[in-house]
Amino acid sequence: MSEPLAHADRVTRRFGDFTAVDNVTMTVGAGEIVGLLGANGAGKTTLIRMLLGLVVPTSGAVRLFGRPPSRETRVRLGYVPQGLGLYTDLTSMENLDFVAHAFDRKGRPAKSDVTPEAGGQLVADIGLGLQRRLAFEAALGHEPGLLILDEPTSGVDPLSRTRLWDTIHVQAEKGVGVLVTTHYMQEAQQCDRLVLMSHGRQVAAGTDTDIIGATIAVEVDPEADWSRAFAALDSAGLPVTLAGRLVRVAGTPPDRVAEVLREAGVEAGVRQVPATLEEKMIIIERSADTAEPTPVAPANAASANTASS
Ligand SMILES: Nc1ncnc2c1ncn2[C@@H]1O[C@H](COP(=O)(O)OP(=O)(O)OP(=O)(O)O)[C@@H](O)[C@H]1O
Repeated sequence: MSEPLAHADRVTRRFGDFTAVDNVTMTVGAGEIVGLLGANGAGKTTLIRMLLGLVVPTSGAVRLFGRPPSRETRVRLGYVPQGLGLYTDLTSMENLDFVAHAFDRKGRPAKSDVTPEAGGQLVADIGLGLQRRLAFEAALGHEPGLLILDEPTSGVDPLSRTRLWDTIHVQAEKGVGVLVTTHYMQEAQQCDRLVLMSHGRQVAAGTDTDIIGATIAVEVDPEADWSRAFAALDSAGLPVTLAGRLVRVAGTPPDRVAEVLREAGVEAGVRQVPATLEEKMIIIERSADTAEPTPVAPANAASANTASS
């Protein structure tokens, strides 16, 4: 395998007594889309900031394009932070010009989808969907080899989200490595590989299929009294979710679900189904909440490494 574009090798970052990232190893290779998942505060942004060289690891090492992060390696990066990094009191066009000059390019990107629509408008006056597209264009103008996107589609409508993901796929097909954080499972499933973080630790890695493995869920018959079923399973402390009227319980044997329903006087059939990625994440989060730190295999290991099955 060729040298990864980005490599975090057992990186830890502490802020005072608090460990924001704990012994995480991960890589991003050319042409692959790696998704970084985890609840708020899991340590995703801190890991990204270490990869970018903006935060120095307390221990461990980061390499970008095979070298420690530096001005030279950062020039080959495109970064869209959560806050987008745009100048809201400049117009869209001025933002692209500014970035083009910062990267020592003569002009702004040859092709912009945003400027024909909103080139002369202040960024503060355009919608979030357009702002995000503009931030993408600003990050891509210098044709980076590695794209780092921190929740790039947060708060945008489904159409803009699809467009942004089209751009991500086009870049990956051109050989650009992409590291992307997201809270949307549909987006996670578009990644080639996933790294799940919880409380600063890497708790699972692999494809979504690897991570889900043989984990099961139980579906409660939707014809049953779904609100009573949900309440009973929830108060029994089971990892229950509700989608429409469909009550599901992750990672719990059907017999246990049936027993809880019976004890609550709810008459309902149950059936075992494969778990979704979201359900697997719920299980992992619950076990990580109680687990002691455990060493985990690198994110590019052949098979998934999970805290729970
Ligand atoms: N400079 C800092 N000083 C102190 N604590 C920090 C600092 N930066 C981050 N943290 C803490 O580290 C933890 C991880 O934060 P981080 O932003 O990396 O999480 P995240 O997974 O990106 O969350 P989100 O999805 O909300 O962006 C949080 O508890 C945060 O408060």
